[in-house]
Amino acid sequence: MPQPSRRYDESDVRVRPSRKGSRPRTKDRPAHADAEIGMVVGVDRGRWTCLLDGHEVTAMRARELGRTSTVVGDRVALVGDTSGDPGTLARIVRVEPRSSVLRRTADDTDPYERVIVANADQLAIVTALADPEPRPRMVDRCLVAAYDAGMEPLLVLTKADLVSPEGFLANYDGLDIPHCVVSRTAQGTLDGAAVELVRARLHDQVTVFVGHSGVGKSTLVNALVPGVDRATGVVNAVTGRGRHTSTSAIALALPDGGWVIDTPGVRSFGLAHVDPDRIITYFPELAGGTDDCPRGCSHDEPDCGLDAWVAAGNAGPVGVARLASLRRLLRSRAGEAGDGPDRG
Ligand SMILES: Nc1nc2c(ncn2[C@@H]2O[C@H](COP(=O)(O)OP(=O)(O)OP(=O)(O)O)[C@@H](O)[C@H]2O)c(=O)[nH]1
Ligand SMILES: [Zn+2]
Repeated sequence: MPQPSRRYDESDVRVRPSRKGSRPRTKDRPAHADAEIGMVVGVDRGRWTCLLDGHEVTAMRARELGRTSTVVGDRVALVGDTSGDPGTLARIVRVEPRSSVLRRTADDTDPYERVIVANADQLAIVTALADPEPRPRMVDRCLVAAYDAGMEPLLVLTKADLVSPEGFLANYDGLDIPHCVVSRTAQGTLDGAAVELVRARLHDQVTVFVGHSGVGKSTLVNALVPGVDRATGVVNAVTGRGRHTSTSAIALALPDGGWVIDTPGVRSFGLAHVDPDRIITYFPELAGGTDDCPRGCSHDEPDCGLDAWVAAGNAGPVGVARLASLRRLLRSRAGEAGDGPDRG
């Protein structure tokens, strides 16, 4: 028997449109009517792990995909050996249309944007209430990234056993951002009732988890997904940073339906790809206050109408802080120093 992996190597598939326009051999026709649709659950060194009818298939990208990225969460058309048997390799010949696209840039002025996850519904922004200190500006960046991706945000506040969540939540008073609170018990395990509340939020959803090192993201993911063992780090007392234990995004199935997508490599959200005019629409409590702005207002200039709008209390008790947050994002987006993704 020929080696399956050899049989389906990329070099065997040359879809070269000839000048005369003759059709490629039937088995190589780009339509791939016989392809099966799987979901990308992991990416590692040029190999895509896809879930197909309940089994995992390792695949490579066909050359005809060109520059289209293929990321975790993508639905992809697979051809070739899709048995998933050891040593076999299928080919991804098409990426299906995406319902959402979570992107980031390395920083706010980086022209090169990267798609991190496709087809996710929800962005769980994991923030510790202490150790390390919460960073409201960073959370605001993640909120903008979520809205811009077409995803719902979910604030997950961890380590409530160290500090109660009220102080942090006051930053978002009246904004109606869904949140849950996680804490550790005296026994050293996460509070079971709290974990169940998080689980209820994830049911039948595709949820991307982001968070800075040491916030307890891996600890929580381990509690949510039985049998998984995401490496947990210990916070370094000097730097406040945890160990960087793993790097690529991975989709983990929840037992009752839905997916957790862990993104160990993602520590920040550069927003260079977000149109500055759109950023204000993600601050809905401010977006209504631009009627008195001069035409083409940057919302970061002396005549901006938002100051009066906020001063009149129209944006609620957190208006002043939210306007400051918006302006820091706009400045950072414009390339001015002060609030880069890693400083926010
Ligand atoms: N007090 C307290 N500690 C927690 C809680 N959750 C996690 N921790 C601890 O916080 C530290 C960091 O947890 P991790 O789960 O490794 O954090 P992480 O966000 O995955 O960080 P990386 O592994 O660096 O990506 C570990 O020592 C955990 O035991 C919590 O709710 N309360
Ligand atoms: Zn303005």
